[in-house]
Amino acid sequence: MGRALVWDATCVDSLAASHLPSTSQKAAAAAESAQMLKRPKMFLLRQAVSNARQLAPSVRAMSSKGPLVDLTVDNDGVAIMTLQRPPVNSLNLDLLKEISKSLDDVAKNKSRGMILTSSSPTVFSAGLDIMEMYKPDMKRAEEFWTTLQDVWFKLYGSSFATAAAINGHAPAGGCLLSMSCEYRAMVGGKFTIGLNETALGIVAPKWFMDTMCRTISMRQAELALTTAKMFTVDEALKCELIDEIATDKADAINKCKTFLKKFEKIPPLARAITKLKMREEPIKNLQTSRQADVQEFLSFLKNPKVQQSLEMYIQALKQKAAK
Ligand SMILES: CCCCCCCC/C=C\CC(=O)SCCNC(=O)CCNC(=O)[C@H](O)C(C)(C)COP(=O)(O)OP(=O)(O)OC[C@H]1O[C@@H](n2cnc3c(N)ncnc32)[C@H](O)[C@@H]1OP(=O)(O)O
Repeated sequence: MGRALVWDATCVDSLAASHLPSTSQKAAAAAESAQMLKRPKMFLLRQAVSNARQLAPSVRAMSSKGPLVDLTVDNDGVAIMTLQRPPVNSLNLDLLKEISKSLDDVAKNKSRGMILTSSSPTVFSAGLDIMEMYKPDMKRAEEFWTTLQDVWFKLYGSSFATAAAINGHAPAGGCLLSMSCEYRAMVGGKFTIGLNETALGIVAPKWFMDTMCRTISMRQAELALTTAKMFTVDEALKCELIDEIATDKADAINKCKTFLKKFEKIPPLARAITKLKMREEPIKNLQTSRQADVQEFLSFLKNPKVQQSLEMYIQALKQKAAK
């Protein structure tokens, strides 16, 4: 390999009016002054090259497979976050912590956008892990709820664009995760999606409700929340709970990518500020009531009637699974 003989050259007009006062006093003064002027530019150039080198390993590090969440960046610069907690991606404390950390990684690495999906062929996420709420250790329950709030703040209020490729059932907390994204493509079939909390004898928190009211109409949301409606894929499309029906997971991911491509020509800062302003109200509401929300969750868990409902629900799930 050869080396460039001339890699940077500057020709100075030593007779230029701006240089005359110094060149008349000292030989090569014009060249010296031009060199001084170039130093900051070269420094910035070197910084940019070094920054680019530093970014490359961290982008690679994102590809490393975490046990419960897999985060990879594809060739288009889109981050794909895959939930992989068998059998049904129920959101326990560990999974929530990993989602939270992965959302930080996506934000840091300035990806073009993020697609949330699942490694299960039939379940996007079964929602909150009921075992975190049934006869819980209160200290853990507090951390569990705080982490869920964190995940919602980071996902609903992300400055990067988000889309959900819903490749299976998405009840309760699973529905919340997908509604917190900006776009939803759901695989057609026998899958269902919705906030079914009342069926379990529990009440979805206000911020779950707010998220739904900002996805489908207020009227549809009230009906759905009070009746614990689980929407079929066709019903979900009709009321705009999802944006598109996909043939399979790959198609759902492609549809999400097409959505993210819409932002290619939109200046990212303008897009992000617009999104955050649109979502400001529910975010501020939870920020101001965050502690009260945690306390409400904890006292709800201490209610014997709630524990009884959860026990019956767990039994019903186990019986269904055993069939
Ligand atoms: C601040 C104010 C107060 C706040 C109040 C609290 C508000 C709580 C808010 C949100 C609540 C939730 O998110 S609760 C969770 C609701 N989720 C559900 O109701 C879904 C239940 N699951 C299903 O319907 C089905 O499992 C499925 C459709 C998602 C998948 O069906 P499939 O046939 O594929 O799988 P199985 O049913 O056989 O299940 C396999 C296995 O997983 C266990 N399971 C299922 N869901 C959960 C869950 N959510 N948590 C824990 N475990 C779950 C199921 O029991 C089976 O276990 P076994 O194999 O051991 O029998």
